[in-house]
Amino acid sequence: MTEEIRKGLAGVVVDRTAVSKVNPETNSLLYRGYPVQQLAERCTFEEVAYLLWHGELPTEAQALEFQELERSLRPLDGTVKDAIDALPLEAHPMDVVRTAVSVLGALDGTLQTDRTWIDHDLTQERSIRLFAQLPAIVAYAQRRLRGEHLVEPRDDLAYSANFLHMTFGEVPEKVVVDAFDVSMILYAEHSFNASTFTARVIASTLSDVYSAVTGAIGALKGPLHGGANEAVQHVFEEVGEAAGAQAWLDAALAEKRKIMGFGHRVYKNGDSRVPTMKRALGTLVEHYDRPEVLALYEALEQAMDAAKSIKPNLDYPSGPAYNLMGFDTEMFTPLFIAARITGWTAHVMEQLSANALIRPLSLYDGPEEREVPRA
Ligand SMILES: CC(=O)SCCNC(=O)CCNC(=O)[C@H](O)C(C)(C)COP(=O)(O)OP(=O)(O)OC[C@H]1O[C@@H](n2cnc3c(N)ncnc32)[C@H](O)[C@@H]1OP(=O)(O)O
Ligand SMILES: O=C([O-])CC(=O)C(=O)O
Repeated sequence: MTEEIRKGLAGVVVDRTAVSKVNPETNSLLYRGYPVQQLAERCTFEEVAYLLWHGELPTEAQALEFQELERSLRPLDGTVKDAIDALPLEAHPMDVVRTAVSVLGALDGTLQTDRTWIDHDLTQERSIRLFAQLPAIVAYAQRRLRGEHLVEPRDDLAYSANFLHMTFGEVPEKVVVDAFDVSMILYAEHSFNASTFTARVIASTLSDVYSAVTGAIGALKGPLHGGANEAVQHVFEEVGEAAGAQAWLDAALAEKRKIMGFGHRVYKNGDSRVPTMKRALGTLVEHYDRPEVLALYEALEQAMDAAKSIKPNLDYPSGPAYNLMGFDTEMFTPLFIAARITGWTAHVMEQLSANALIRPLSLYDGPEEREVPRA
C-alpha cells in the first residue's frame, strides 16, 4: 500500500468546525457567520468572545450578565502572582504567561473533583476565568519588565480600556483603546491554525482546558505562528527607515531568510484581516504623529510584493501597532494569547462536543528489524 504523506498536514481537512470560516478565494473570514471586518467595526471584544463561545451575539441582558462575571474575575490570583514573581526577570513573557496559565489550572479545585471530563459548562466557566485573568497576567508580565508594581483592575472599564489601564497605569485616549480592541477581535479566531489544532489535539485526549491552552501557548510562541508579530518589530528596527527597505530585503532574500509577517499557509493573496488592522495602525500613526512607521511599512510591503508576490499577514500591521501603543516587543505575542484564548476555548468545547481522539499515522522509514547486539 502506498500512503500519501502530506507534510505539515497542508491541504488536509481533519474535521468540521462551526466556529469560523477562512475563505482564501474570497479573502474573507467569518466568525460564526459574521464577517470579522463588521465585528471589528460594530462590536466590542467581549461581545465577540461571547459570540465565539455561544454561537450568537449576546442580547443586552446577556451582555450585562457576562460583563459582571468577567469584571468580577479580573483581579490577579495571589498564587499566580507569587508564581510569576518567582520567575527570573529575563524569562520570556510567553514563558511567564504559559506558566501562569498552568498554575491557574493547578489551582482550580473543580479539576480535582471533575470526573465527567467533557462537562461543557465547566469548560465554559474555566474559559471565562482564563479570559478574565489573562489581561492581569499579561499586564503584570509587562510591568515587571519595567520594575513596576501590579495595577489593580477597574470594574468601571470595558475589557480593552481596563487591559491598557492595568498595563500602563492609565487609560489612553479612545483612539488607542479602539485600535487595541480591533486587534483583539482580529486575533481572536482563525480556524485550524497550529495553536488551535494543538489545543484540539490535547482536548481530544479528554484532558482539561487549562492543559489545552498551555499547549496552545507553546505552539503560538514560534515565529512561524504568533511569534511573528514580535519578529516583525525586530525587522522594522533592523531596516531602520523606508529608504533602506529595498536593500535590506534584497540582502535578506539572498540569504534565504524568511521575512517575518509575510506569507500564510491558507491565504495566498493576502490576509483578510490586514486591511482592518492596517487602518487601525494608520489611526495610531496619526495619533502619535509617526508617519515614518507607515512609510517603512509600505516600503517593505511593496518591495516584498515586487520580489516574491508574498503579502503581509496579520502580524505585520499588529507588531508596529503594539509598538506605538507602548508595549515592549516581547509582549506582542502574549497579547495574541489574550485574544486567541477565545478561539482556542471555543474549539476545545467544539472538539469535546463531538470528540474523536486525534491520532494520525506515520510512514516508518527507520532501519529494518534487526537483532540487538547483546547476549
Ligand atoms: C498569525 C499567524 O500565525 S500568520 C503567520 C505568521 N508567520 C510569519 O509571518 C512567518 C513568515 N512566514 C512563513 O514562514 C510562511 O509564509 C508560513 C510558515 C506562514 C506559511 O508557510 P507555508 O504555507 O508552509 O509555505 P512555505 O513556507 O512552504 O512557503 C512557500 C514558498 O514561499 C516562500 N515564503 C513563504 N513565506 C515567506 C516569507 N515570509 N519570506 C520569504 N519567503 C517566503 C517559501 O520560501 C517557499 O518558497 P519555495 O517554494 O521557493 O521554497
Ligand atoms: O491560520 C493560521 O495558520 C495562522 C493565523 O493566521 C492565525 O492563527 O491567526
